[in-house]
Amino acid sequence: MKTKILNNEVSSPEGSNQEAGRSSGTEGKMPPEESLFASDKTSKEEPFKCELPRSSRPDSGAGEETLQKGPPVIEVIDVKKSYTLGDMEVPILSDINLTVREGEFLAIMGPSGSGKSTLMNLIGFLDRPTEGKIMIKGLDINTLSDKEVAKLRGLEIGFMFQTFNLIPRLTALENVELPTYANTREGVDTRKRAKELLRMVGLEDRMHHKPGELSGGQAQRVAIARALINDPAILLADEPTGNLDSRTGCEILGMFTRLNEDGRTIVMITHDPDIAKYADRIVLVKDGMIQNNSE
Ligand SMILES: Nc1ncnc2c1ncn2[C@@H]1O[C@H](COP(=O)(O)OP(=O)(O)OP(=O)(O)O)[C@@H](O)[C@H]1O
Repeated sequence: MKTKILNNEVSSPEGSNQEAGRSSGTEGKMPPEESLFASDKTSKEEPFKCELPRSSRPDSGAGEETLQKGPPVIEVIDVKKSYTLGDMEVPILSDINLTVREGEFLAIMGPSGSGKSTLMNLIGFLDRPTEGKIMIKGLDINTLSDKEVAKLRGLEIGFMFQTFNLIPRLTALENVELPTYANTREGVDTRKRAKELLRMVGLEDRMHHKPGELSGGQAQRVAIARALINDPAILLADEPTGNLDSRTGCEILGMFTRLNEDGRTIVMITHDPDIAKYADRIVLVKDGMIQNNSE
């Protein structure tokens, strides 16, 4: 995965830059608001609709013909997951097979309690399958030591959560740097990269603020910067727009599509079909099983 931080790698709408109080230092370097947020032109009476430009997505959720698929980066093979409650084994996921290819943007949808977060946690090594195996970039985590798994997770996987999961007593900058305390890439000036990432998400003048002093949209942008600090190949996002208003959710989605266009593999859980349609592929989880596996 290339390490690439450009002023215009992602952009945020003017409204949120004002919200963030972005200084004039970056003005003119971001692409114009209209290029990503044409729907901002809608009148106040009309409900907000997220409409990213056609160039951001090949074809609303149906662009597989035009998608240049790379090698598999995530392979979930015959996975089962159950929890033990007292004497009872409660099955949560069964017969899960899923391949996600390099550069793919996959949305996971499904009813509440169907097992979406459980699947995401397994892919991100936050939990272990009861049966089956998970491979990341061709490496079977069952064959790796705990230390190797932690390194693979720390360097290759960035996480985002619906509730942001920022540490309240740390500043935005410290939150972004946090994953590097455990794992970092050699030769990277992490402080510099954290500042660049915060500038990239339009928060350069909020870097010394604590999460309690940020809006939801700003907090989620800090979470994006934190997820990218080690330049991971894979971004996992569990309902990243779930706690945001639709306009701010659209802004975060715009960032995702730009990151995906730069080659990053994205797996995102969402309840919102309007958000999911920007993915290359939608996987539906129901009763712990994938309903529509097209890979
Ligand atoms: N640690 C656990 N112990 C026991 N059961 C669990 C545990 N974690 C999750 N579950 C159960 O697994 C099922 C799936 O949960 P999961 O969070 O994966 O669903 P989800 O599809 O992400 O739901 P939502 O859309 O509401 O977030 C639920 O019935 C939940 O109660």
